[in-house]
Amino acid sequence: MLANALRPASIAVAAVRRACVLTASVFNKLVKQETLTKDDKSPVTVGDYSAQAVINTVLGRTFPSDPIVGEEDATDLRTPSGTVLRNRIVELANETLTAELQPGEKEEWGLGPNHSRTADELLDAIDRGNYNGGRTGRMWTLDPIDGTKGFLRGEQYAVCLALIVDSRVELGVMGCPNLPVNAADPTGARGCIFLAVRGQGAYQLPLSNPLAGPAERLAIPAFSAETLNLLESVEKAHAKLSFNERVAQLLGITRAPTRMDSQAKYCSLARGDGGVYLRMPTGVGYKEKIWDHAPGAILVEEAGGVITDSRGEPLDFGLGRTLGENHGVVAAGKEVHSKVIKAVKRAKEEEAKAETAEGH
Ligand SMILES: Nc1ncnc2c1ncn2[C@@H]1O[C@H](COP(=O)(O)O)[C@@H](O)[C@H]1OP(=O)(O)O
Ligand SMILES: [Mg+2]
Ligand SMILES: [Mg+2]
Ligand SMILES: [Mg+2]
Repeated sequence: MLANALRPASIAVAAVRRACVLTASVFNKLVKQETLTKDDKSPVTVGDYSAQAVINTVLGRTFPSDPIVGEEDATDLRTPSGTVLRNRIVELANETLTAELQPGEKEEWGLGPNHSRTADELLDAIDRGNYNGGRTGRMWTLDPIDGTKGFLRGEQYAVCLALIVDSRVELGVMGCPNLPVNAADPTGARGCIFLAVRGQGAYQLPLSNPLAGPAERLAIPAFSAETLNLLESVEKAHAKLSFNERVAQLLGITRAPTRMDSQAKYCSLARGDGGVYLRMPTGVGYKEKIWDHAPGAILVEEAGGVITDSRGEPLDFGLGRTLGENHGVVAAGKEVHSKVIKAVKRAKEEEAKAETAEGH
């Protein structure tokens, strides 16, 4: 199996799998005091913090000189009012790190019954995610729970990790505990890991046993106007869904969009559950973060697709923690992608015309 042959891939898959076990168990026990609201008003749960603690601990052990651009930081957990949350995170992270080794996992990665950490070590691990990113060098980027709102609703979310070298994504791993293994059987088994390695393909692995189980290679299928549909956000504040509707019309799409939280949308695109990922800025000045797109971007590319901003320009992972000025994101199979870019251009022109007519 590819993940086994490549050390960074196998370590990333193992770390993401453990974080998925943790988040899935947190969901079943989550109580209200275990959620905080961040300055940007988004929620963060014990799940987000402990998943970041687990993954950063593994990366700190296996790649001690690699910096990490992670979404969360431990500032709030170091205050007296953070004590209850902190204790819970330490307990959960240790439970996860010390669980028995699975086939393919190695004790030298800092996993297994002998590898309990202190509270300080775990808070420091969370804060290893404070790196600011940049144009050159090797770095990881982590979203310990992408789609926290979906997570809290019991719907889709993803544990997302990518390795970036000189601004190029080289490896992406996404764990989707609630995603059906087969979209055609939505009530069937759930839980998948997606892995992409630059030049080596995109794969779906079983969440229960990703390093030793079967790997299915993914390729975006061809679509016609009749079979095409959009993959878009559930949260209206995250993307301009009215714009998507017009783009769908221009493309002659008749199927309803699939609304789904998190980068699980990229996973769905890579395996052909939907044909277009379309995310347009809402106009409030929000900048997209690199951890929200890096793993998805390489998965789409390795499945044969194209990912750009809404103008057709490549996404730039070398600008720091964000993708810079927000021009949205468009991802699709090659042929569909160029059609979408044209439709987006036309919808933007219409919008500009309407605004001029209204005297804006
Ligand atoms: N105002 C916003 N605009 C766009 N994306 C946002 C905004 N606030 C949070 N996000 C992030 O959007 C992503 C989910 O988007 P969606 O599920 O709609 O595709 C998440 O990464 C979420 O962060 P988080 O990781 O904290 O959940
Ligand atoms: Mg968040
Ligand atoms: Mg996110
Ligand atoms: Mg997140």
